[in-house]
Amino acid sequence: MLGVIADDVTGAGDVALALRESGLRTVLYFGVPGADVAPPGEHEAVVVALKSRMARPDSAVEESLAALRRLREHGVRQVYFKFCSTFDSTAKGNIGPVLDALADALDVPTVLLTPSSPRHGRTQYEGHLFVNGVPLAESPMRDHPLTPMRDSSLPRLLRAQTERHVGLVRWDTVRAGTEAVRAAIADALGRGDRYLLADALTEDDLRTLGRAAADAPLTAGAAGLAAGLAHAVADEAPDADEDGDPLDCWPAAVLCGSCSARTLEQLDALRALGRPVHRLDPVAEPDPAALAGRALDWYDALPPAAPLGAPVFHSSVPPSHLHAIQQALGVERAATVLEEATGRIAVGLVARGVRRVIAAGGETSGAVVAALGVRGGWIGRAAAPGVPWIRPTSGTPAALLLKSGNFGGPDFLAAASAPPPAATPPRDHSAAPHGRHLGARR
Ligand SMILES: Nc1ncnc2c1ncn2[C@@H]1O[C@H](COP(=O)(O)OP(=O)(O)OP(=O)(O)O)[C@@H](O)[C@H]1O
Ligand SMILES: O=C(O)[C@@H](O)C(=O)CO
Repeated sequence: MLGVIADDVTGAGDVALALRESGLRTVLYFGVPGADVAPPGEHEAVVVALKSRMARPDSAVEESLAALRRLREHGVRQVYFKFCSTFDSTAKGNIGPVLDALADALDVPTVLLTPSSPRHGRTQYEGHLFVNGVPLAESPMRDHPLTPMRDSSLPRLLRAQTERHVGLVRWDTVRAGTEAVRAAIADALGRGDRYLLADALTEDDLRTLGRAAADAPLTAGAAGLAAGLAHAVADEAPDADEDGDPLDCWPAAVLCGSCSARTLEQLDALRALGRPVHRLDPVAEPDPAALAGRALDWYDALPPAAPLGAPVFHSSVPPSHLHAIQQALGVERAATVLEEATGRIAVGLVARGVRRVIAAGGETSGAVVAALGVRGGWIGRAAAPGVPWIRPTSGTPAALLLKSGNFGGPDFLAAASAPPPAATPPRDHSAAPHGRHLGARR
């Protein structure tokens, strides 16, 4: 049994999908499940989604250790710590402190890790992280609202977060194969390196690393190495994706809190289609309840059953605008106001009949999941690489699509919230199956 501790909600969906696609039946929990929570069915992997990426380091450590205890009670013998493929963190953490705590709790001398995730365009070479071929510090991640990434050297980034020795497994070693990587791990142990950042440019490299770490009690990274590990330990072929899912016919709404370049492009595509779009402005209204109330009033005032498509709520703005808002309110307060408001909007929308909630941004998705009271879910089909539909096992009748800020092509949000191709708009409001402003109509 493989257990994953993921530091945010969209990352948890990403890694759960990677495990499922590699042949492991996978259950996802939001938050550490209580001892009374029975798994919903047979599975070989468990993912616990925390919201620890932006937490204070001591809380992130505490939450991660609580997840570890629960996973071990659950029969997990291998643990994977999932962090972001763009290494989202600050000099205080939380990747270093959580790794230190997990390695101590499991008594592991050396941990192999890499953020490489080629299917998302992330690669590690000579210890440097590249995003679609561009060094991390020159990618749009340099303007991230909470974790601006201004250095591309992974050893330097990690050394700032831990006192333990950090080493590298270079690409030529990875290309030389599993035995060469195992030998590199043994050498590192001799040198006292506690963390080994492994270069990886392709899925093949990640499978080599997965085989080399197949018996390791602790490994870490993004979804790429988790998939490499799953390939090494899975003994069944992956399940075929089930088709004919009725999801496309359900009323949808889009909630964006990510300010990533990709999410901004996806919002432009929604605007170009003439979708109804409402912007959340935390400076004009810093009270989250009132901000959400205004948004839901806007939704309620949309013309009934107008053929507008799924409504879009967002706070996503380009970097210069973002800085102005953060200066006015403070970084944390702006984020808290928006996350709380977005959670309240999600609850209001589901109460009004929305049955597909599509959220963009990890912190934003975490707020939506918490507000809806979702504790767990099954991983369904992929809407894009790394973005599965999630069918909650508690808390809400709505299906969830929780998108990492940078994931999906420019038309992803439009496609995910589109009505089915053959849909005929209902003539009047009473003809609609749920809600009034349906992304999908029968
Ligand atoms: N207009 C805004 N002003 C200030 N903060 C904002 C604004 N819009 C969003 N935010 C905050 O920025 C943060 C964005 O983080 P989030 O994790 O949701 O997106 P992301 O980092 O792009 O996605 P991911 O973590 O999946 O890569 C959230 O806390 C959100 O509330
Ligand atoms: O690894 C990634 O990039 C994503 O799964 C993620 O964690 C974004 O929040």
